[in-house]
Amino acid sequence: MTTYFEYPSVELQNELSKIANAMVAEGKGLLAADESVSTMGKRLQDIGVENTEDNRRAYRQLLFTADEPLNDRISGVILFHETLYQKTDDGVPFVEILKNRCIIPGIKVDMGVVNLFGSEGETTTQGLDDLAQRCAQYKKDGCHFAKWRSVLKIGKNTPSYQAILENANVLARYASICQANRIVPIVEPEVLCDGEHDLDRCQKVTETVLAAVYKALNDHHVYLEGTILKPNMVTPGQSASKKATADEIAKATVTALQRTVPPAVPGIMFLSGGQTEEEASVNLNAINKYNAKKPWALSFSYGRALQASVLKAWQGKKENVKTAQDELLKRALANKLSALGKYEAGSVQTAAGSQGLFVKDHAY
Ligand SMILES: O=C(COP(=O)(O)O)[C@@H](O)[C@H](O)[C@H](O)COP(=O)(O)O
Repeated sequence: MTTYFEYPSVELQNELSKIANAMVAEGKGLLAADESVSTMGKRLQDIGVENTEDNRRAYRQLLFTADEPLNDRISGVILFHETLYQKTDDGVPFVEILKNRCIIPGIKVDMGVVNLFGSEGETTTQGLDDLAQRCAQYKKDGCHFAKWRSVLKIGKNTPSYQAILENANVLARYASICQANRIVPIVEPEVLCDGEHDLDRCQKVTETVLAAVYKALNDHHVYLEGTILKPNMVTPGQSASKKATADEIAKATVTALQRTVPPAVPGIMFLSGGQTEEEASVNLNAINKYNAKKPWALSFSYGRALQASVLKAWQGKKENVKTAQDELLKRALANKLSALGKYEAGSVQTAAGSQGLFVKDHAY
């Protein structure tokens, strides 16, 4: 095993860590608005809106032009390729709107999952082939961070060694390619919440997966100070007979992270993974309040848990845009407070606050 390698130049290190730290600025988190065309189609179908390019554009315009308090609650937005090149009704590129609000544009760069040969329905994530060229172009076009999601499933025999190793390695290759192109990688190994497993099993799987991810990142000489981790919270499976309290989730989550994530990582920004909007806020708050060593910022990078109420209020109608934007601002405020450990459960009421957002066997 060779131990000779080069660190990135000081200039590159500074650029990457500056971006990563801005993403986890105190009391701010990410809006994950990177739904691909088909996922967005499902969201729009739920509110009876046709999945056309212009409807997707109108919806993203609604999100990005919400009133001024958004700037203080959201540090960055994860975009989908199509959205990056879309414009407002007045012809202003979305990326300009975000930049002018000091909200950092980011981009989803993975190309979805495929089955692993011989596995029990496990997957790896594709998209490495032309990733360097795409990252170089995205950087020119205004994106400063990227997202890549790997998916791990808890079952009797899963996640397997094959899936853990493969996904850790693919995440590390992705992260190194992003950094070579001056883009901060969000490393997202999502342990799905499908299943009957208990809190303890989820904690053990999460620890094992994260340990493999950080070994692979080290093997690929990834500069940790210029990365963000986007993990699942440690929760019992959606079909578990015993539910867990927010305090139990906080303890299990922080313990798993303490055991596996180096302090060099500036921030951990959780996915919501099917939790209700309110659960995602309450659990993040409990994580931040949990009294233990926590050397990283702990914040949010929510998709469904920031958008369910917005979609419900919007219904595709122009006259509902303002109300829908207010829903986004309220949910972003709740999560801002949670990132600071100051959220009072139930103090923010939104249109779909307690609506279940879990999608069983969701095909990513
Ligand atoms: O990582 C994410 C977290 O979403 P979540 O909070 O779990 O709803 C999102 O960015 C999702 O990746 C995105 O909404 C899903 O889009 P697809 O990749 O499924 O199209």
